[in-house]
Amino acid sequence: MSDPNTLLAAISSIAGTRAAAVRLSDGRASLILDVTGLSGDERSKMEAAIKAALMAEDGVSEVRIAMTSEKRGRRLIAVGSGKGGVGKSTVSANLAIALKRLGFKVGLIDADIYGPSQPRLMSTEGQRPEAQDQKMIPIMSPYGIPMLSMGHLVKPGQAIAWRGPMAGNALGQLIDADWGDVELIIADLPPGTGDVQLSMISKQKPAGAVIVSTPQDLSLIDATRAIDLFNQSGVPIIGLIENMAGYACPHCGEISDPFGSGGVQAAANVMGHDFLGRIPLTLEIRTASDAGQPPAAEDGPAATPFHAIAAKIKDWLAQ
Ligand SMILES: Nc1ncnc2c1ncn2[C@@H]1O[C@H](COP(=O)(O)OP(=O)(O)OP(=O)(O)O)[C@@H](O)[C@H]1O
Repeated sequence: MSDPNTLLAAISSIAGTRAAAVRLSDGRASLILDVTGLSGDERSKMEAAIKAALMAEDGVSEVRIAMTSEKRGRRLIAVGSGKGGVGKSTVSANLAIALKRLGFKVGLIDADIYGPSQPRLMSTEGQRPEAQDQKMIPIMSPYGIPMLSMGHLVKPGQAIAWRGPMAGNALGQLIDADWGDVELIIADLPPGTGDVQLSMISKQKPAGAVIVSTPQDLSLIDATRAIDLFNQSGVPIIGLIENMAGYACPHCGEISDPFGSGGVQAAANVMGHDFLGRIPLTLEIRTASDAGQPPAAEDGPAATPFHAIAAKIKDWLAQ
Protein backbone atom coordinates (compact mmCIF):
# COMPACT_ATOMS: atom_id res chain seq x y z
CA MET A 1 0.00 0.00 0.00
CA SER A 2 1.41 3.43 -1.00
CA ASP A 3 1.90 6.34 1.35
CA PRO A 4 2.42 10.07 0.56
CA ASN A 5 6.19 9.64 0.46
CA THR A 6 6.06 6.84 -2.09
CA LEU A 7 3.59 8.88 -4.15
CA LEU A 8 5.90 11.91 -4.07
CA ALA A 9 8.81 9.72 -5.12
CA ALA A 10 6.72 8.29 -7.97
CA ILE A 11 6.18 11.73 -9.50
CA SER A 12 9.48 13.40 -8.63
CA SER A 13 10.93 12.86 -12.11
CA ILE A 14 7.83 14.50 -13.66
CA ALA A 15 7.09 17.34 -11.27
CA GLY A 16 10.52 18.09 -9.79
CA THR A 17 9.96 20.40 -6.84
CA ARG A 18 6.60 21.65 -8.09
CA ALA A 19 4.46 19.10 -6.21
CA ALA A 20 3.56 19.73 -2.58
CA ALA A 21 1.07 18.62 0.08
CA VAL A 22 0.74 15.11 -1.33
CA ARG A 23 -1.97 13.18 0.52
CA LEU A 24 -3.67 9.83 0.24
CA SER A 25 -7.02 9.14 1.78
CA ASP A 26 -9.59 6.46 0.91
CA GLY A 27 -7.85 5.75 -2.36
CA ARG A 28 -7.84 9.42 -3.35
CA ALA A 29 -4.42 10.98 -3.95
CA SER A 30 -4.32 14.76 -3.87
CA LEU A 31 -1.57 17.32 -4.26
CA ILE A 32 -0.83 20.94 -5.01
CA LEU A 33 1.09 21.62 -8.19
CA ASP A 34 2.92 24.90 -8.75
CA VAL A 35 2.57 25.61 -12.47
CA THR A 36 4.21 29.03 -12.45
CA GLY A 37 5.85 29.80 -15.75
CA LEU A 38 4.44 26.81 -17.65
CA SER A 39 2.45 27.23 -20.82
CA GLY A 40 -1.08 25.82 -20.98
CA ASP A 41 0.19 22.89 -23.00
CA GLU A 42 3.06 22.12 -20.61
CA ARG A 43 0.64 22.28 -17.69
CA SER A 44 -1.79 19.82 -19.27
CA LYS A 45 1.01 17.41 -20.13
CA MET A 46 2.45 17.54 -16.62
CA GLU A 47 -0.99 17.05 -15.08
CA ALA A 48 -1.73 14.04 -17.29
CA ALA A 49 1.67 12.46 -16.59
CA ILE A 50 1.28 12.91 -12.81
CA LYS A 51 -2.20 11.41 -12.91
CA ALA A 52 -0.98 8.41 -14.89
CA ALA A 53 1.98 7.85 -12.53
CA LEU A 54 -0.18 8.07 -9.41
CA MET A 55 -2.98 5.89 -10.77
CA ALA A 56 -0.35 3.17 -11.31
CA GLU A 57 0.47 3.22 -7.60
CA ASP A 58 -0.95 0.65 -5.26
CA GLY A 59 -4.15 1.77 -3.51
CA VAL A 60 -4.79 4.86 -5.68
CA SER A 61 -8.19 4.96 -7.40
CA GLU A 62 -8.55 8.70 -7.91
CA VAL A 63 -6.17 11.66 -8.32
CA ARG A 64 -6.93 15.32 -7.62
CA ILE A 65 -4.49 18.03 -8.54
CA ALA A 66 -4.90 21.65 -7.45
CA MET A 67 -2.81 23.96 -9.61
CA THR A 68 -1.40 27.18 -8.30
CA SER A 69 0.53 29.82 -10.12
CA GLU A 70 2.40 32.79 -8.81
CA LYS A 71 1.35 35.93 -10.67
CA ARG A 72 4.57 37.27 -12.03
CA GLY A 73 4.95 40.97 -12.56
CA ARG A 74 4.55 41.04 -16.32
CA ARG A 75 5.34 44.36 -17.86
CA LEU A 76 3.88 45.78 -21.00
CA ILE A 77 5.56 48.33 -23.21
CA ALA A 78 3.27 50.23 -25.58
CA VAL A 79 4.67 51.32 -28.91
CA GLY A 80 2.62 54.22 -30.19
CA SER A 81 2.63 56.85 -32.87
CA GLY A 82 0.50 59.82 -33.69
CA LYS A 83 -0.10 58.83 -37.28
CA GLY A 84 0.00 55.72 -39.45
CA GLY A 85 2.78 54.54 -41.70
CA VAL A 86 5.68 55.86 -39.64
CA GLY A 87 7.06 52.35 -39.08
CA LYS A 88 5.60 51.64 -35.64
CA SER A 89 4.92 47.98 -36.45
CA THR A 90 8.37 47.50 -37.96
CA VAL A 91 9.94 49.05 -34.87
CA SER A 92 7.77 46.94 -32.50
CA ALA A 93 8.71 43.65 -34.19
CA ASN A 94 12.41 44.47 -34.24
CA LEU A 95 12.44 45.73 -30.66
CA ALA A 96 10.68 42.56 -29.47
CA ILE A 97 13.41 40.49 -31.11
CA ALA A 98 16.24 42.74 -29.91
CA LEU A 99 14.91 42.64 -26.31
CA LYS A 100 14.67 38.87 -26.48
CA ARG A 101 18.29 38.76 -27.61
CA LEU A 102 19.11 40.81 -24.50
CA GLY A 103 17.68 38.00 -22.36
CA PHE A 104 14.06 39.01 -21.74
CA LYS A 105 11.18 36.59 -22.19
CA VAL A 106 9.27 38.69 -24.67
CA GLY A 107 5.77 38.44 -26.13
CA LEU A 108 4.25 40.59 -28.85
CA ILE A 109 0.69 41.88 -29.13
CA ASP A 110 -0.50 43.44 -32.33
CA ALA A 111 -3.02 45.83 -30.84
CA ASP A 112 -3.29 47.56 -34.19
CA ILE A 113 -6.54 45.73 -34.61
CA TYR A 114 -7.75 47.78 -37.58
CA GLY A 115 -4.63 47.13 -39.66
CA PRO A 116 -2.71 44.22 -38.15
CA SER A 117 0.66 43.72 -39.79
CA GLN A 118 2.62 41.68 -37.25
CA PRO A 119 1.71 38.25 -38.73
CA ARG A 120 3.45 39.33 -41.97
CA LEU A 121 6.40 40.94 -40.17
CA MET A 122 6.97 37.95 -37.88
CA SER A 123 6.23 35.21 -40.43
CA THR A 124 3.14 33.81 -38.72
CA GLU A 125 0.62 34.68 -41.42
CA GLY A 126 -2.25 32.22 -41.83
CA GLN A 127 -1.81 30.66 -38.37
CA ARG A 128 -4.66 30.50 -35.91
CA PRO A 129 -4.24 30.56 -32.13
CA GLU A 130 -5.79 27.70 -30.17
CA ALA A 131 -7.71 28.26 -26.98
CA GLN A 132 -7.51 26.44 -23.69
CA ASP A 133 -9.65 27.11 -20.62
CA GLN A 134 -11.23 30.08 -22.44
CA LYS A 135 -7.83 31.64 -23.04
CA MET A 136 -6.00 32.04 -26.28
CA ILE A 137 -2.59 30.45 -26.55
CA PRO A 138 -0.18 32.78 -28.34
CA ILE A 139 1.38 31.63 -31.59
CA MET A 140 5.11 30.97 -31.44
CA SER A 141 6.93 32.93 -34.13
CA PRO A 142 10.09 31.59 -35.79
CA TYR A 143 12.01 34.16 -33.72
CA GLY A 144 11.06 32.52 -30.40
CA ILE A 145 8.57 35.25 -29.58
CA PRO A 146 5.01 34.22 -28.72
CA MET A 147 2.57 36.62 -30.32
CA LEU A 148 -1.08 37.40 -30.89
CA SER A 149 -2.62 39.62 -33.50
CA MET A 150 -6.12 40.25 -34.74
CA GLY A 151 -4.54 39.30 -38.05
CA HIS A 152 -4.48 35.73 -36.72
CA LEU A 153 -8.22 35.78 -36.07
CA VAL A 154 -9.52 37.19 -39.34
CA LYS A 155 -8.90 36.17 -42.91
CA PRO A 156 -6.09 38.12 -44.61
CA GLY A 157 -7.43 41.26 -46.22
CA GLN A 158 -10.75 41.06 -44.36
CA ALA A 159 -11.79 44.48 -43.16
CA ILE A 160 -12.28 44.88 -39.43
CA ALA A 161 -15.03 47.44 -38.97
CA TRP A 162 -15.65 47.30 -35.26
CA ARG A 163 -16.97 49.86 -32.92
CA GLY A 164 -14.83 50.96 -30.00
CA PRO A 165 -16.19 48.63 -27.27
CA MET A 166 -15.90 45.54 -29.49
CA ALA A 167 -12.38 46.47 -30.39
CA GLY A 168 -11.64 46.94 -26.69
CA ASN A 169 -12.99 43.45 -25.92
CA ALA A 170 -10.92 41.89 -28.66
CA LEU A 171 -7.83 43.59 -27.34
CA GLY A 172 -8.67 42.43 -23.81
CA GLN A 173 -8.63 38.82 -25.04
CA LEU A 174 -5.20 39.29 -26.55
CA ILE A 175 -3.88 40.74 -23.28
CA ASP A 176 -5.57 38.09 -21.10
CA ALA A 177 -4.20 35.23 -23.20
CA ASP A 178 -2.10 32.47 -21.70
CA TRP A 179 1.28 34.18 -21.93
CA GLY A 180 3.09 31.52 -19.87
CA ASP A 181 6.43 32.79 -18.59
CA VAL A 182 6.54 35.93 -20.75
CA GLU A 183 7.83 38.82 -18.62
CA LEU A 184 7.71 41.62 -21.15
CA ILE A 185 4.99 42.26 -23.73
CA ILE A 186 5.56 44.67 -26.57
CA ALA A 187 2.20 46.08 -27.69
CA ASP A 188 2.05 47.55 -31.18
CA LEU A 189 -0.77 50.08 -30.81
CA PRO A 190 -2.87 51.45 -33.65
CA PRO A 191 -1.86 54.94 -34.70
CA GLY A 192 -3.63 57.83 -33.01
CA THR A 193 -5.29 58.33 -29.67
CA GLY A 194 -8.66 56.58 -29.88
CA ASP A 195 -10.71 53.97 -27.98
CA VAL A 196 -8.26 51.13 -28.45
CA GLN A 197 -5.42 53.04 -26.86
CA LEU A 198 -7.62 54.03 -23.91
CA SER A 199 -8.94 50.51 -23.55
CA MET A 200 -5.41 49.11 -23.49
CA ILE A 201 -4.31 51.59 -20.87
CA SER A 202 -7.29 50.78 -18.66
CA LYS A 203 -7.01 46.97 -19.11
CA GLN A 204 -3.34 46.69 -18.45
CA LYS A 205 -1.52 49.84 -17.68
CA PRO A 206 1.70 49.82 -19.67
CA ALA A 207 4.91 50.10 -17.66
CA GLY A 208 6.00 52.62 -20.25
CA ALA A 209 5.47 53.85 -23.77
CA VAL A 210 7.78 54.29 -26.72
CA ILE A 211 6.75 56.82 -29.37
CA VAL A 212 7.77 56.39 -32.99
CA SER A 213 7.78 59.32 -35.37
CA THR A 214 9.27 60.33 -38.68
CA PRO A 215 11.22 63.58 -38.52
CA GLN A 216 8.81 65.88 -40.37
CA ASP A 217 6.73 68.43 -38.49
CA LEU A 218 3.30 66.96 -39.26
CA SER A 219 4.23 63.56 -37.91
CA LEU A 220 5.75 65.20 -34.86
CA ILE A 221 2.62 67.21 -34.07
CA ASP A 222 0.62 63.96 -34.10
CA ALA A 223 3.25 62.26 -31.96
CA THR A 224 2.83 65.00 -29.38
CA ARG A 225 -0.86 64.09 -29.11
CA ALA A 226 0.04 60.45 -28.48
CA ILE A 227 2.46 61.56 -25.78
CA ASP A 228 -0.29 63.67 -24.17
CA LEU A 229 -2.57 60.66 -23.98
CA PHE A 230 0.06 58.62 -22.13
CA ASN A 231 0.90 61.56 -19.88
CA GLN A 232 -2.74 62.03 -18.93
CA SER A 233 -3.05 58.32 -18.18
CA GLY A 234 0.03 58.30 -15.97
CA VAL A 235 2.01 56.04 -18.33
CA PRO A 236 5.67 57.05 -18.31
CA ILE A 237 7.24 57.84 -21.67
CA ILE A 238 10.36 55.72 -22.09
CA GLY A 239 11.45 57.84 -25.02
CA LEU A 240 11.06 58.81 -28.65
CA ILE A 241 12.41 57.06 -31.72
CA GLU A 242 13.06 58.73 -35.05
CA ASN A 243 12.33 56.34 -37.90
CA MET A 244 13.00 56.75 -41.61
CA ALA A 245 15.73 59.30 -41.06
CA GLY A 246 18.54 59.73 -43.58
CA TYR A 247 18.35 57.69 -46.78
CA ALA A 248 21.65 56.38 -48.15
CA CYS A 249 21.39 55.96 -51.93
CA PRO A 250 22.31 52.33 -52.66
CA HIS A 251 23.99 53.46 -55.93
CA CYS A 252 26.04 56.53 -55.06
CA GLY A 253 25.95 56.44 -51.24
CA GLU A 254 24.78 60.02 -50.99
CA ILE A 255 22.71 60.60 -47.86
CA SER A 256 19.48 62.50 -48.31
CA ASP A 257 16.77 63.25 -45.77
CA PRO A 258 13.36 62.80 -47.44
CA PHE A 259 11.53 63.50 -44.19
CA GLY A 260 14.13 65.82 -42.69
CA SER A 261 16.42 64.74 -39.90
CA GLY A 262 16.89 65.40 -36.21
CA GLY A 263 13.34 66.68 -35.68
CA VAL A 264 12.38 63.96 -33.22
CA GLN A 265 15.48 64.44 -31.10
CA ALA A 266 14.83 68.18 -30.96
CA ALA A 267 11.19 67.58 -30.02
CA ALA A 268 12.21 65.09 -27.31
CA ASN A 269 14.56 67.69 -25.86
CA VAL A 270 11.85 70.35 -25.83
CA MET A 271 9.36 67.99 -24.16
CA GLY A 272 11.93 66.73 -21.66
CA HIS A 273 11.78 63.13 -22.85
CA ASP A 274 14.63 60.79 -23.71
CA PHE A 275 15.61 60.30 -27.31
CA LEU A 276 16.15 56.57 -27.86
CA GLY A 277 17.68 56.62 -31.31
CA ARG A 278 17.42 57.09 -35.02
CA ILE A 279 16.62 54.36 -37.54
CA PRO A 280 17.62 55.19 -41.13
CA LEU A 281 15.36 54.73 -44.11
CA THR A 282 16.89 51.78 -45.94
CA LEU A 283 15.78 49.42 -48.62
CA GLU A 284 17.16 46.57 -46.54
CA ILE A 285 14.85 47.31 -43.59
CA ARG A 286 11.84 47.54 -45.90
CA THR A 287 12.47 44.40 -47.91
CA ALA A 288 13.53 42.29 -44.89
CA SER A 289 10.56 43.44 -42.80
CA ASP A 290 8.04 42.91 -45.55
CA ALA A 291 9.51 39.44 -46.20
CA GLY A 292 8.92 38.48 -42.56
CA GLN A 293 12.60 38.59 -41.63
CA PRO A 294 13.06 41.44 -39.16
CA PRO A 295 16.66 42.69 -39.40
CA ALA A 296 17.10 42.63 -35.60
CA ALA A 297 17.16 38.81 -35.74
CA GLU A 298 20.53 39.04 -37.49
CA ASP A 299 23.64 41.12 -36.89
CA GLY A 300 24.61 43.81 -39.33
CA PRO A 301 24.12 47.48 -40.12
CA ALA A 302 20.32 47.21 -40.45
CA ALA A 303 20.10 45.55 -37.02
CA THR A 304 22.40 47.92 -35.13
CA PRO A 305 19.96 50.78 -34.41
CA PHE A 306 17.32 48.37 -33.10
CA HIS A 307 19.82 46.72 -30.74
CA ALA A 308 21.03 50.09 -29.49
CA ILE A 309 17.46 51.22 -28.75
CA ALA A 310 16.63 47.90 -27.05
CA ALA A 311 19.67 48.35 -24.79
CA LYS A 312 18.33 51.75 -23.73
CA ILE A 313 14.92 50.24 -22.99
CA LYS A 314 16.64 47.54 -20.92
CA ASP A 315 18.39 50.26 -18.89
CA TRP A 316 15.08 52.04 -18.41
CA LEU A 317 13.42 48.83 -17.19
CA ALA A 318 16.25 48.23 -14.74
CA GLN A 319 15.76 51.62 -13.11
N1 LIG B 1 13.40 52.47 -41.40
C1 LIG B 1 12.73 52.03 -42.45
N2 LIG B 1 13.31 51.96 -43.68
C2 LIG B 1 12.62 51.54 -44.76
N3 LIG B 1 11.35 51.17 -44.73
C3 LIG B 1 10.71 51.21 -43.56
C4 LIG B 1 11.35 51.63 -42.35
N4 LIG B 1 10.44 51.55 -41.33
C5 LIG B 1 9.31 51.10 -41.88
N5 LIG B 1 9.44 50.90 -43.20
C6 LIG B 1 8.43 50.43 -44.16
O1 LIG B 1 7.36 51.37 -44.13
C7 LIG B 1 6.11 50.70 -44.28
C8 LIG B 1 5.20 51.06 -43.10
O2 LIG B 1 5.79 50.54 -41.93
P1 LIG B 1 4.90 49.97 -40.73
O3 LIG B 1 3.82 49.07 -41.23
O4 LIG B 1 5.84 49.43 -39.71
O5 LIG B 1 4.27 51.33 -40.23
P2 LIG B 1 3.13 51.58 -39.16
O6 LIG B 1 3.43 52.89 -38.54
O7 LIG B 1 2.99 50.44 -38.23
O8 LIG B 1 1.90 51.67 -40.11
P3 LIG B 1 0.34 51.46 -39.74
O9 LIG B 1 0.00 52.61 -38.90
O10 LIG B 1 -0.30 51.50 -41.09
O11 LIG B 1 0.23 50.14 -39.05
C9 LIG B 1 6.44 49.22 -44.38
O12 LIG B 1 6.48 48.84 -45.73
C10 LIG B 1 7.83 49.10 -43.77
O13 LIG B 1 8.59 48.03 -44.30
